[in-house]
Amino acid sequence: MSVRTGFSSLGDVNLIETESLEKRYGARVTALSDLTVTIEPGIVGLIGANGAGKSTLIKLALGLLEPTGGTIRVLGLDPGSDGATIRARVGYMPEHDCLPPDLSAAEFVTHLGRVSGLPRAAARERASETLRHVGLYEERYRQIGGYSTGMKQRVKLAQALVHDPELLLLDEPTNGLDPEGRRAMLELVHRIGTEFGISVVVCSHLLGEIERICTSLVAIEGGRLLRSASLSSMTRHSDLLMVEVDEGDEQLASRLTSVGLSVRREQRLLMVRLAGDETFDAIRDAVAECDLSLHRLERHRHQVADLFRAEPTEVNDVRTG
Ligand SMILES: Nc1ncnc2c1ncn2[C@@H]1O[C@H](COP(=O)(O)OP(=O)(O)OP(=O)(O)O)[C@@H](O)[C@H]1O
Repeated sequence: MSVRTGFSSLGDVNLIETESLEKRYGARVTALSDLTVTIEPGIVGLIGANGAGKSTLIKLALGLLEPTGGTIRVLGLDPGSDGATIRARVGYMPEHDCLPPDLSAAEFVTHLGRVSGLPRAAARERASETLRHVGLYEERYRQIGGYSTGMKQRVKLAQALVHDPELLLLDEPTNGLDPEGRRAMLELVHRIGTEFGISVVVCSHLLGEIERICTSLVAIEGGRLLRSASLSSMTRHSDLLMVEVDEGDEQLASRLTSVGLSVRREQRLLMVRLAGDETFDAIRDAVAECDLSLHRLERHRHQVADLFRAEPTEVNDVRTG
């Protein structure tokens, strides 16, 4: 596997770009609707509940399905006319099992290397190499039928990697795994992205699980784009200050409200809208005037999960009780 630095091998080319993309199945099911999104190189989490349209988007990207409206480009190419080129440059790990139980992992991955156009010896060599990367080197001559779910997921990942792709499309790679298996699989995906500089689009319905390994997230809901942003922009400071006092938080909230600040209570915390540096002074003054002891006064950071809620929580309502 060639080692690349960062995610630079693609230059300025976007991984996936869609414009008003639509996919209907028959007259009744609209899996994707008016989806416009640009996915840049990196480790990208494609988040959405079951049925949100993630697998459909991946299959459109691979040219396995055709859009019923709009456009999609993958690595700058059109899957409709350049599907074969895209599939040569992209590795795909499908959601469901598709593994022949009677073959060994080495035979299976070598075979797919051959299908991708590698000569026999090179395919064998690359199969061993990728199986080593996914942690199956010792077990590679055993029949896949006897593998655990976690091992089968790793074979699926190895076959996606065998032709040294620039982009990996992983559809729910943690499916069927226990918590430890999920953690190990995500760590492996992260390592492939960072050590080999391969861009990854990884589908999941579990935001909490995937956000740790991603550089950006794209959320879809009911076939429409909910949100798309880099992790760093999502976790930046919000315009709220978190204030915690030992006791007397009600008294403090009233005081802050009376001097014109917007205050909301969240359990033991007062969330105060930051209007400028003077907000810090106003809080310190109010704490001193109420003769309270201040435990915490700091900028609130967005939690990724908060930003994926359809409606961000507004703090205009002043509730002190
Ligand atoms: N071949 C098909 N024929 C008809 N409807 C389909 C077909 N494939 C998917 N759908 C429907 O399209 C919608 C989106 O499905 P899709 O598989 O893309 O979602 P997903 O986000 O990948 O969910 P999951 O993780 O459950 O696969 C769902 O309502 C699904 O039932």
